[in-house]
Amino acid sequence: MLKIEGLCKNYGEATVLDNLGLTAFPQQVYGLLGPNGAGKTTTINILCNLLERDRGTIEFKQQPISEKTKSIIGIAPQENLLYKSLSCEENLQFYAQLYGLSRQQQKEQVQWCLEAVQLRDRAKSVVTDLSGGMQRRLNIAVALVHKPELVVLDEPTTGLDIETRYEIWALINQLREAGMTILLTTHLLDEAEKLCQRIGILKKGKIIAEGSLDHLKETIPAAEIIIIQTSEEEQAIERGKELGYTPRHYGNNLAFWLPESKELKAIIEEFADIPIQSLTREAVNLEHIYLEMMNH
Ligand SMILES: Nc1ncnc2c1ncn2[C@@H]1O[C@H](COP(=O)(O)OP(=O)(O)OP(=O)(O)O)[C@@H](O)[C@H]1O
Repeated sequence: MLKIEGLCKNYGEATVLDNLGLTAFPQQVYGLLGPNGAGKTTTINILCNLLERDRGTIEFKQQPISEKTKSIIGIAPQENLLYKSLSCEENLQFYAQLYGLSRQQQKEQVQWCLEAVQLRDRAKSVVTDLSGGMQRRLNIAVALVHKPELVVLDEPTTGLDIETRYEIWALINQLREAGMTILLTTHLLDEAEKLCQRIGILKKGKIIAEGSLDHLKETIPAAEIIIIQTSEEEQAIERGKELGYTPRHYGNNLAFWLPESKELKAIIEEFADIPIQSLTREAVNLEHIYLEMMNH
């Protein structure tokens, strides 16, 4: 288990981490979500001993994280840490040496990593000859070369096409099934929803909500959400309120939280005298929860 408590970091007058606490469990993917500048990378850098904290404790398997324990953590940062003129194998070999693995372990681990990220057939290809997705997979392989128990992935799929994202998701699930604890940051809420067993929402350096998706869903008291397109928005909001529905705006869309599910026909009748162009219904999802946490 990874446990962070009371983590604080200031840059001069600016508070970047403000008593941050989180708990991630083995064989689970923990998704750290938050807007730009919320403190995700700062948290990761402190966790990986790349940055000093001002206060707070970090424990993994009940041992304090320090320079000495860094071999149990593997990190794949946002920017690939690859040597472009070296091959996949040579990159992995370099990092395996850096971690002080024996010659035999280096050989075994390099092959295991190439297999894990499905780059065995590209072992001899130099990085510049790989696609963006392959480079990202190799970057994750670098984080795995010393067999870490905790893997930290900073925005592992940013900028990748959907099929390559699926490949990375499959790889992350494989690592989880192999028993690793995975902490990842992402701006993609559907990614977090599909991949993470536990989610922490970070706002201004604090975790303001944490738990499984089902647990986070309880923060929105709605059985379902309807999205209405209308030329008479004010009238629709008035009507919704009279009916006990909570109005919200999601982008340009007017939405209502319904305390109980209803037949579509019944909802249409409730708004019958208001010009409605379209009415759709959605289940509560992470996007609704995230927006609620950020804006209210
Ligand atoms: N070396 C530094 N000196 C001063 N301020 C810094 C420094 N590094 C980061 N910050 C500030 O700390 C805050 C948190 O930054 P951080 O990179 O951790 O955010 P983030 O959540 O990872 O954002 P993003 O999603 O954009 O990657 C930001 O306001 C940033 O400007």
